[in-house]
Amino acid sequence: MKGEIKDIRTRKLLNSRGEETIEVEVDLGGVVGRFSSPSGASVGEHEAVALPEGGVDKSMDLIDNEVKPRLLGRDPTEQFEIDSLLKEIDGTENFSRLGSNASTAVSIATAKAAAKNEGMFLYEYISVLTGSNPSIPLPLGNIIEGGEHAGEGATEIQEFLTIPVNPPSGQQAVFANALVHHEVGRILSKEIPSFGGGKGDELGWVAPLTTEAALEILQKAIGKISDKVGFEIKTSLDVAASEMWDGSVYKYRRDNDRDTESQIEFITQLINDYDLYYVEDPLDENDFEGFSKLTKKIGDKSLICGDDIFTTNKERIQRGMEIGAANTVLIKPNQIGTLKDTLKAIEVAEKNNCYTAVSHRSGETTDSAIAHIAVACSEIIKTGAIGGERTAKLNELIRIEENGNIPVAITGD
Ligand SMILES: C=C(OP(=O)(O)O)C(=O)O
Ligand SMILES: [Mg+2]
Repeated sequence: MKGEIKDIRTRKLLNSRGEETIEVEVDLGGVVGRFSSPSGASVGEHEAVALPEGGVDKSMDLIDNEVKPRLLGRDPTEQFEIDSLLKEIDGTENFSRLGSNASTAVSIATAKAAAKNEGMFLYEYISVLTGSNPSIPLPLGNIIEGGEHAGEGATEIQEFLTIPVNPPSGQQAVFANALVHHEVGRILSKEIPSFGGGKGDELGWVAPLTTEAALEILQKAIGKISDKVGFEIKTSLDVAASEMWDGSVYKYRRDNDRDTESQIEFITQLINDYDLYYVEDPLDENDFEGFSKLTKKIGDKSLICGDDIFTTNKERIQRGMEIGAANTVLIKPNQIGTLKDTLKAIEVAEKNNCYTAVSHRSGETTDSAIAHIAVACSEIIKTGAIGGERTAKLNELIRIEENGNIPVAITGD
């Protein structure tokens, strides 16, 4: 049935860190699509600007006065035209006037309204837009958390994650990560006298551990849980190295500083010693060459993923692909500001034989749209292991899997 945008409403609400964020509703006259945007803490230098000067109030004001008058009466299935119009209304290179959280919310709320109006699930609607085959992405779960997502006493590396390999289903993979989370909590309580059960922004455990000690604990936990669930689980990292880079060296509080060469050596060593499945942002966001050197050295032994280096930007991804800077690309819709540009970023990565991982932000909302984007066109979903705003996506993945009888995205190791 042909729809028409009849109203656009905005509101200010809380994200999981207790900060303000924006929610947008696109109303087709009773059929409503709604999206609320997340926010990052370790924000890439090249990301779109999430909030304009004046914050959420300013974004709401601009949507009411500039976006809404231009979108009323439009056919919501004109997703790409609407997304281009949002860019035109913003008028900047990086959504610094509207705020990419506002543009992303309008964009995804429009897609949700259109999908509903067509009687489709969002993942089905996006699959039609992209011509892709849905699959259930492997979940990357944050188990131990540090860096910018926790206090000074935490691990230096931002995220110690697990990912099930060859799980029989997405549902069993999601539960496996949660079991590892529980097991790591038990180990930390037993082995670290000062551990008080604290968690970081993404609900990974926060503990005063060296990188190696955190990995040892993860290894112990995945050994036990793999035996229990009957499939392999591997460890992974998000180094978020831009947060450590001071312009000449990577600064480690619990260890010596490392220059680029020794950082590459260090990461290679960790990959070999702990059989890491996936390493995100091992180097600074501007070091395309370092990324390329590491990716070539590692080959297809591990997934080397770029987050801050690419910022879901198709030009930066293309530049990286030309020199083999990564074999996996992280995708965060509000880094770029529209669904169209998010899907373009995925397209560039996939054309270059890279995997993509659709990701939450550290300050999340309970919206589950990223589960649909990941099912429509990605192989991995990175959205925590536990916690309400994280399980909103993981549980949606389970519902989608049940509805669609969809195969798991990555098989083999
Ligand atoms: C999810 C991440 O953190 P943030 O949302 O703080 O950028 C990340 O770095 O991958
Ligand atoms: Mg990251």
